Amino acid sequence: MKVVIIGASGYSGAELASLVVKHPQLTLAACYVSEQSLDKGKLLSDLYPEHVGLLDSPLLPLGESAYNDIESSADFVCLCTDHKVSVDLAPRFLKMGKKVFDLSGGYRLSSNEDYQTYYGFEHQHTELLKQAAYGLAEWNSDAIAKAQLVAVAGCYPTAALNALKPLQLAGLLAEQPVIINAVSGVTGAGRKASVGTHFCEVSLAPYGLFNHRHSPEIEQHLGHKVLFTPHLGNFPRGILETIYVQLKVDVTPEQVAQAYQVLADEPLIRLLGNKIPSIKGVAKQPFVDIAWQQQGSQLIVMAAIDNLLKGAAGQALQCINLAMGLPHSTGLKG
Ligand SMILES: NC(=O)C1=CN([C@@H]2O[C@H](COP(=O)(O)OP(=O)(O)OC[C@H]3O[C@@H](n4cnc5c(N)ncnc54)[C@H](OP(=O)(O)O)[C@@H]3O)[C@@H](O)[C@H]2O)C=CC1
Ligand SMILES: CC(=O)N[C@@H](CCC(=O)OP(=O)(O)O)C(=O)O
Repeated sequence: MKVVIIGASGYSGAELASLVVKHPQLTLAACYVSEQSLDKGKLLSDLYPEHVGLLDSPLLPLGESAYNDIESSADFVCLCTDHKVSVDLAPRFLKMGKKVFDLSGGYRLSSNEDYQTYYGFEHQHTELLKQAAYGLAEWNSDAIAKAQLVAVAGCYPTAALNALKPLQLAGLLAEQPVIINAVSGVTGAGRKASVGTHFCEVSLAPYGLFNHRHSPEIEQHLGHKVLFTPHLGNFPRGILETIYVQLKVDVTPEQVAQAYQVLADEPLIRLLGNKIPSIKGVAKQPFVDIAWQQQGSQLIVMAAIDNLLKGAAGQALQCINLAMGLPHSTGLKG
């Protein structure tokens, strides 16, 4: 199958391109940037020298003629673009009959009101919100396999939902909101330069208090209230979440362990037992690492992912695998 990547010069797009070229059943048909991009005409390997010899394809401008080329050459279109750009681009490719994998948050929520509140724009294609399958691969594989539009899950939500859905499914969560403290590396903010993500400026600080767009995403797909606080840390890639859960009265450690068995056979989830998840353990790896410790009715769950792999490009490839009827981990593991 032939894959086109829009936004290929960005961090998640380049990561996805490197996965696609190594995948046994995919071909990278073309890589695009915006029509005005300063990078158009450059090779992807000019921007990412670690991929010299692997990603020597040129970055093409997404102008009118590009749409004809994409119509005739692509099976899958991956949007590695900003939310609003993805919202605008997806319908055009869907009309061509392409299967679209959107790595942005443009189609993850069901309510237009949430787009206004958390994304700051009025959604122009609300009819597609119902059609989009939420791309949280371990939990929605049938819908992902069938849908024409897959809204690949957000980075922080991927870690939080895999950590919490087993407990919710088993009915173990008490009524209180779950508290999620998360730290992300700087690639989470994308490649474009800004003072807030400048190497000399970043230390460790919270942001997005009470109003980060991943709060409604986690709540919608968990079915439980959360208090989510992201932090930006001074390392390149990876997300670590420490999650404080109040369990229902008398929930035993055996019940908690039993609840997590739902993930035990998933090839891209590692249940660590007594070990502590870390950024080091997941950076450049396709996995979600999960562990927990319990004291009475208090449970602390820890989850770690690489934001560019399981949090973006890795999970997008996992969704493509599902669409092709392949095992989840094809092209991702060993
Ligand atoms: N970074 C991460 O950890 C994660 C990112 N995501 C999501 O993935 C998407 C991409 O993120 P990320 O890779 O970090 O972003 P980057 O800012 O690193 O890259 C954005 C890419 O989009 C291109 N682009 C911008 N405008 C247009 C346009 N109008 N048409 C075509 N291409 C365009 C940019 O190139 P140019 O401007 O030169 O045209 C660049 O290639 C975002 O929606 C983000 O929320 C999801 C999970 C994790
Ligand atoms: C460190 C940092 O800035 N992270 C980004 C989240 C990463 C991302 O791009 O978000 P999606 O997964 O929703 O696409 C943020 O907080 O906005």
